[in-house]
Amino acid sequence: MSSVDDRRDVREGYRNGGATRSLNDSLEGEIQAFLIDEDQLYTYDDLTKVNPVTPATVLKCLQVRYSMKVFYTHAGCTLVALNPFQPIPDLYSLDVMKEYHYAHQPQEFKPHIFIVAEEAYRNVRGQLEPVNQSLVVSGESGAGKTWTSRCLMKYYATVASVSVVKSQDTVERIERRVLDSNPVMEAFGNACTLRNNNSSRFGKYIQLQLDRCQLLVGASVQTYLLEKTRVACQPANERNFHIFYQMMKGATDEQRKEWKMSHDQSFVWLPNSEKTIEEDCFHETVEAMVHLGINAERQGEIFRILAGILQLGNVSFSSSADESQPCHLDAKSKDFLQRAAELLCVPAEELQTCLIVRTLKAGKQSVLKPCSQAECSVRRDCLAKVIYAQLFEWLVTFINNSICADKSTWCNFIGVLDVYGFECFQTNNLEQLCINYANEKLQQHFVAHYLRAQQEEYVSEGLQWSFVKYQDNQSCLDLLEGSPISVFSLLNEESRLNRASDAKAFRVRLEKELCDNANISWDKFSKVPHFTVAHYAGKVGYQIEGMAEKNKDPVPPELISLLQKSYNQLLHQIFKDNETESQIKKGPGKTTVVSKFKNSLETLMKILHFTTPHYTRCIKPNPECKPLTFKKEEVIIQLEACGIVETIHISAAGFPIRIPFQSFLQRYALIAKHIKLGGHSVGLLVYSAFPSVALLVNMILSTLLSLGTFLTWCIKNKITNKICNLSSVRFGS
Ligand SMILES: Nc1ncnc2c1ncn2[C@@H]1O[C@H](COP(=O)(O)OP(=O)(O)OP(=O)(O)O)[C@@H](O)[C@H]1O
Repeated sequence: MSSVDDRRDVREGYRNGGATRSLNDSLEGEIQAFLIDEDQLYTYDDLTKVNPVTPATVLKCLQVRYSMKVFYTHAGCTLVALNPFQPIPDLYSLDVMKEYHYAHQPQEFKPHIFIVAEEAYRNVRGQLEPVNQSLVVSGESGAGKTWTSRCLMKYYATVASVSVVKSQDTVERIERRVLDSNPVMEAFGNACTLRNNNSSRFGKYIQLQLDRCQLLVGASVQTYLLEKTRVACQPANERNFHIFYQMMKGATDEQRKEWKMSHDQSFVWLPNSEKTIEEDCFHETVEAMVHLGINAERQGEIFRILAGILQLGNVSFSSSADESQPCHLDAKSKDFLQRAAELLCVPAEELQTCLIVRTLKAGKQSVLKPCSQAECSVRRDCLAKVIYAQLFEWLVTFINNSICADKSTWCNFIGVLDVYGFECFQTNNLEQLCINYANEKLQQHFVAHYLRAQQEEYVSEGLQWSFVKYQDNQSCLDLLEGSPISVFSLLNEESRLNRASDAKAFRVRLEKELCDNANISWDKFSKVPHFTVAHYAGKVGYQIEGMAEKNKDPVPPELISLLQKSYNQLLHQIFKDNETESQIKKGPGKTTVVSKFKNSLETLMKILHFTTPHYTRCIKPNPECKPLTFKKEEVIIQLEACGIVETIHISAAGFPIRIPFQSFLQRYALIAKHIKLGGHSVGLLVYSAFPSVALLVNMILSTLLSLGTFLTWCIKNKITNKICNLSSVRFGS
């Protein structure tokens, strides 16, 4: 197994100047034998057939397929999806969906995301444990996760449609609503970033609920860690959430007037609004909102809140000459503040006081303390962030109420997980730490479920197996979330202290407590306090300054009290008895960002653990999002990061189709004698006791199952009494 450092060096080698040459050099030797007939490479539908399996041969195979416009390739248990960055006619049409759905053996068709979808669907139909399914879609930003998730949802909305059995009305209500949740959530949760014009700034797990007849009867959405800081602070050359631009560009004159958004008005929190993208489609969002049941009155309240946030962003503060006096607002800022107050339906004077004066509680007494200029800006941003985050949460709850089926009507689900990819920027802080932690957890699930568990099972069942080495990320997870001492536990401690965090002192503490873990390091000469984590996908340096404060995520109680007084019904409702208030009552720092995020991820991992997973790795072929452009330096980094070569090795050597022993017996017991269910002594002994019967049974089995490979497996393994000890039965290649 290569060490984390080795892998990083390889990646850096690929990325830096002389990289292409060294990559090409290493490619030359390894793939010579394989590339006898380069024209044939695109025919490799499954990378397990590539020989030899090396990063270079796998890369070459994908490159050739991509150049032939073949975007999907199996890699054993995983589907690799290369982003074409341009619409491919008919690749996802209704006819193609039907083809895969009605196929006798969809696996024999060209690799496609619909194979994954159909396999999961048939698993539910077959009721093999675990019946519930999870489709895990991963990849870096812009790789195509959201696109893939949408395809999967459309597939189920089509093939598992109730339309054949129920009225057209019901179809409108269920499938339409499930699909309409996408544009609404994307409008509020996606933004144009440097890496992707439609980047999801939150993670989501959508459960598609199926009834006894495997018809789609509803769905529910769980979201993770919305990047709310974007509302008040947009990275250079990036934009705010789509919805603001949609309003600016799509509003009618009447709406503009109501929202105080004249054509010539510019907003500080709406950078790069001259850039027009496909997602700037206000009417589509509104239409989807209507389908979801958000009536015109509610929409009005939502858009006024958003317009109020924009006005708030234009308010600036100038410090007072006398520190004991609050900051000033110039005439323009006063005007913006007045408009913000009107749109948020709160008293303007009170809004101003909340932003420039802090209320300190000393026992039963309250002391008013003027805020510094910087503190005023922080309070303004905090107000915008808390409003937007709560509004988003309300929206998700509303969508869930609108699309979720009654528990009595559904019995199984297919979950689609689309979480943000691994992130490594020039400056990384708490957001990236959480995102990368989530990716580590998912990678661990993959490693534990597939790479490790499968191999251990082969060994425990006495099958001939030579262990394939893989990169286990457990030590990195121990570093981040382990007990009793980890980055998270120390960060939480720091955040709970009743004082401002000292970044330098915190760095020293981290170094002292965590120096034994090889996954963390420090650049001694760096002037900015930071720590570097060696993630499975590469090293990331995290800036410590501001991390503890972000982790506390404090919301001044005065701001919440103000919003509770709003006569905008929606704003009043979402702050009436929400978690934010209870958090404030408990005291700041009690529920930190990382502990909340860790808990929600643990719940997700439990769900994944009890479902049958299917993995799709989306690959971004070039960083510029150019159509049909394959940059091997970029692709190989992504292939290595997700351990695709190890996956192929294990898949190629292992048994790809696995049925739990109990399910196998339940289904096929009738064709074997002397079955004693529940125990290990089972009638499959018939194979060894009566060879001629065994042959007959094998023939029936192979016909019934349409798995010609079964027989081969039986012969290969010379079925003996040992089969009785197997906890599962496999049909190998
Ligand atoms: N299969 C596909 N066919 C055509 N275009 C695609 C396909 N997959 C992705 N794209 C294009 O790539 C863009 C980026 O894809 P997508 O938004 O799904 O990435 P992502 O992995 O979800 O990124 P992020 O993590 O930033 O949300 C899409 O907007 C679309 O233009």
